[in-house]
Amino acid sequence: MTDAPRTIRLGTRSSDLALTQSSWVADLLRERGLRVELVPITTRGDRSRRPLALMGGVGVFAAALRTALLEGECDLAVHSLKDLPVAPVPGLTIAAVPGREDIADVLVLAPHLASQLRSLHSDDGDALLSQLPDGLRIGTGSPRRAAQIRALLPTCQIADIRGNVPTRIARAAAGDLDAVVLAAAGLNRLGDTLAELLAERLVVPLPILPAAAQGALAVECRSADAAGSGVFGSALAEALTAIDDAGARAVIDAERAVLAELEAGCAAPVGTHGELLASGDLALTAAVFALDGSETVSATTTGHPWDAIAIGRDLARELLAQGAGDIAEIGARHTRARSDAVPALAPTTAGPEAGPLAGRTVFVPREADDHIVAELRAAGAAVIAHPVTLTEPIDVDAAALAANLLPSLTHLAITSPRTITRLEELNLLETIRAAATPPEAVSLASTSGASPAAGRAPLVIAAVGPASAAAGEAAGLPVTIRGTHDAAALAAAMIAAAQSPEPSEPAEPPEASAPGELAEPAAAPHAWLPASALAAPTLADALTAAGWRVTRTPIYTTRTRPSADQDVADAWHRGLIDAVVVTAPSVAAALVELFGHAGPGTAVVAIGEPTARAIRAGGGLLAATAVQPTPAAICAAVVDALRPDGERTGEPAHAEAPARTANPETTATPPEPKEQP
Ligand SMILES: NCc1[nH]cc(CCC(=O)O)c1CC(=O)O
Repeated sequence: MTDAPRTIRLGTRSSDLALTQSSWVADLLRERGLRVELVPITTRGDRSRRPLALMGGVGVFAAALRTALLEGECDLAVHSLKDLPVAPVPGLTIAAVPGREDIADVLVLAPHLASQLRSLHSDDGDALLSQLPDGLRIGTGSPRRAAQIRALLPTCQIADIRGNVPTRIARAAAGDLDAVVLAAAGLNRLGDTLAELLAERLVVPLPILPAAAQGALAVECRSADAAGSGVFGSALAEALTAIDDAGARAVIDAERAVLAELEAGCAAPVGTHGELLASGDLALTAAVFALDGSETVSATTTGHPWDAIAIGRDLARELLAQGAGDIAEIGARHTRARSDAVPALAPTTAGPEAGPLAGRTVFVPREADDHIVAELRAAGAAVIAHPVTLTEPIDVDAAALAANLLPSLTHLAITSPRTITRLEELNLLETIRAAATPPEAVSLASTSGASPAAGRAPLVIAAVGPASAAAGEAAGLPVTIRGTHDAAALAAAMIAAAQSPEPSEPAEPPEASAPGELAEPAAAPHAWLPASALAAPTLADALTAAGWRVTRTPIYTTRTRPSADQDVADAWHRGLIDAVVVTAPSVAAALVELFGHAGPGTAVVAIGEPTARAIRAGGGLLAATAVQPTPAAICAAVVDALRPDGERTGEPAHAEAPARTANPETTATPPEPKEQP
């Protein structure tokens, strides 16, 4: 306690509202004895020359702050809770929800209308609204507000407006819009700074259902700090607990559970309003609106605040049972401006309009003419194809290999197409072809000093998967053992084939259920594994365990490219990428090296367990794993990973992750247990 306590860095964006909210929370914490400084978080998005429309809208800046927290650029972030996706972010905790502001939406009338209504000398909002002239032009970018206002003022026209609070207020002006809709909370928080803008205008409360968590702030930090086990010890955790309003949090948990269960994002036409009654009960109302204002499905319930999340979830189910899903697209929350950003990044993208990945941006760290890229595009995704690794040859003494190793070999395993190109470069293919060719087919086999077929069985060629097999066959090698991508299964097939009674006829793939009689005990088979220096030891270990001799020869390796493509880096940091396909363990490392960890808006999909393990070991979060490296299985894993239920919470922390069985070829990685925000 002799050292001065470490200063807590509260990361903030620089908009008026963000600064005001951040300063307010900083002051609350300072009152509890903490040293807090505001740290501006400049996202690449803020610095970008690209137009705002390309930046992905709501969620991008929350994602930037969350990335800054995860990367240790700051220790706290204050979000408008209504803008925060309901999915939890592993590693981060919403540690406090301080007292909630006004939850209402208001209409800010332009000066020309304001003077007209002021003359009515009424304080009654409903009465004022009933006096509004027909055909008003009202600005809002929120489908929830638009739908309810259309129902309330059927003759109005809605203009889609964006921008920060002062910008939007200024749009309510003669010659532009008659009124704009805003959250009372934003106006109240900005207070005096809006005095001039509001002086001539009139603020009228609207009788519409607010957004979940409207008027509330979320103070987010790394989970270790929330638990008191981070660098700040218990001081920060205790202060955050002290500024948390448990009642407000229960109400907001219920409201956000409605969104989670509806699989609705913050832009969906869904309103909710919860409150704690004098009885101590939590009352919750929620509704889903048709965008044109023609239909509403709504329901109300009460329960104990302890059951906040269940109350919200049950109410959402009630709405769904009443047909909420038929009047609005509540499950579609990623259809924001993201796809606009893609043509600039991937000019070759021409995916179909429809498909399970329509509107999604998927980053595949491969060349654009790759099979995986083609499959994802066929499913409607905009694909950013850009390799992050490069392979480098490793020099080996090919002549020595041909003379000393090849004659003793019984098997060669091809574990990637790259192995074949490398063997070609090393001028070893011809010798291998000769050794693999059955004696009767050999016309003259002793061209390179090796004596391939003299009294011996031909070299058996095994390939780990179809791409390796195809590469081997294209190079003229008779591939007789074909794996299904799985190194352990390939080892089993090689062992089974070697034990079969007719080892000299390897033209048929081994049949697992036909052990046959054992051949005469012969010298142990000797397999050569010329492969990547980074290849997993699975195949070698399995063969060695079966008593085989195994020679591993690294003939190439993979390393991270020296620099990242700036456009891809921008898209990554702005959260414009919905999913990234991690094709190999080396790619997992390269992505982190070049771009940092994926933000919360980017689902990380692994191909194969070794890659999945590499991602986890590197501290990354995994959304799904494609068990098979086939384009179809990878595409299915991406679809699975982007399914809204993979992101939603609304489940109590102890609940089992829902089993996802959409595709037998993929395994969804269960989300880590997290506190409900
Ligand atoms: N979507 C923007 C946004 N996010 C938070 C607020 C301020 C009000 C609040 O905290 O709910 C606003 C402005 C608005 O909706 O008018």
